[in-house]
Amino acid sequence: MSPRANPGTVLRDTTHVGSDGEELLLDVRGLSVEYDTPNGSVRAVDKVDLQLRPGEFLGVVGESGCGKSTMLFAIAQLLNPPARIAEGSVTFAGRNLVTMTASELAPVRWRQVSVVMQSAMNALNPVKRIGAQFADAMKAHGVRSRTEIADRSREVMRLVGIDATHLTSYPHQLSGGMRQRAMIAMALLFTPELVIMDEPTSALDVVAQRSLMLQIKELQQQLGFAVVFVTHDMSLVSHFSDRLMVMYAGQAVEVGPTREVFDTPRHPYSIGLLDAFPSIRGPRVPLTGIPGAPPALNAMPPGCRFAPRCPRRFDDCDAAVPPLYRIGTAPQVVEAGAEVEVRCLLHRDGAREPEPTGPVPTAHREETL
Ligand SMILES: Nc1ncnc2c1ncn2[C@@H]1O[C@H](COP(=O)(O)OP(=O)(O)OP(=O)(O)O)[C@@H](O)[C@H]1O
Repeated sequence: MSPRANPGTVLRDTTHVGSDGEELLLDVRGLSVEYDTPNGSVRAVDKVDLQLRPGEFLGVVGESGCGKSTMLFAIAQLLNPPARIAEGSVTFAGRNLVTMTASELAPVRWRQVSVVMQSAMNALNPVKRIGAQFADAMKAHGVRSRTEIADRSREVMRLVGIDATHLTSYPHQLSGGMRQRAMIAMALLFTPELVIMDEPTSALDVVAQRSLMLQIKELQQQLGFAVVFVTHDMSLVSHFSDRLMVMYAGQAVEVGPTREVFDTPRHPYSIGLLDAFPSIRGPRVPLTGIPGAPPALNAMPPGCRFAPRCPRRFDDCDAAVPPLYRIGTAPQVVEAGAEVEVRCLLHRDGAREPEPTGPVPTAHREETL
């Protein structure tokens, strides 16, 4: 069976063309998500733009509470009250998912867009065997043939490196790493074009984490799906993602090719995040971090949201939220997706780069992140 020809799949053209003529699988524009609370609504995701090309791997990084999961759930149309999309569009394969009805979304979910959650223990049904859960998913999407269900179940287990005998296991009978792999196998039942992953490796030890990341990357290259991968650990995605989006307080603060963001981080928050995690290669250096915490959703600073923690803050930073500045080579000579955008006044045209007003704060990772 060819990788893309899975049960009931109709091969289709699932891309659309973005405003600058490039082929896009996912085109998120001005996406904002609010939570309704007894004291009014608070905005957890604020006007995020995100473009994904077919087969591309986008890492989304940021501290806990920056809105990464909320954004993923909004993209997958899985938000429940009190969360709601306040504005924006999520165009997947040329159709705006935000305005689609539940019955229109049903065939898109799983077949074209699937989600792998943070903890398989929560996402899998603990009292059902793995194989039965796979069968339920396929039946819900119209696959009736028992042979087809059995064949495909074995096939996806093989893809993620688990012996098919474990289709008869209950989730608790598998190790943490195997459970996450089973979740990924389930997400691949229909070979979707887009797999959305919310910290799928966070509950694993570093060895299992790396092995699972290698597996995800291999599957992505083999099957050709695009990935949006959320993590708070910037170094984890460094070797696997094509592009990185750094999120802070509900906003994208830096977006660019992974290597570029790693080698030349521009936003002081990106620099702080990078300094907060040990490098696998390179000399041993003391870990620094970012003192303080992200702002509360109901008490956002009026200007740059990172300003209160920023070692390079200057007066203008408090005036207004900076836009995302596109920087680097002139746009006309930059290939699609290769430009860097950064939401920091240090990078506005002709900006002076004032020296830090005080010593650059350093703190131990555990204390600050
Ligand atoms: N039900 C809710 N009501 C109000 N605010 C909420 C609710 N759920 C989440 N939030 C807030 O939304 C913000 C974004 O949370 P979200 O879980 O998306 O962040 P995250 O970056 O994914 O964090 P983590 O890495 O810990 O999952 C946080 O400030 C959180 O407190």
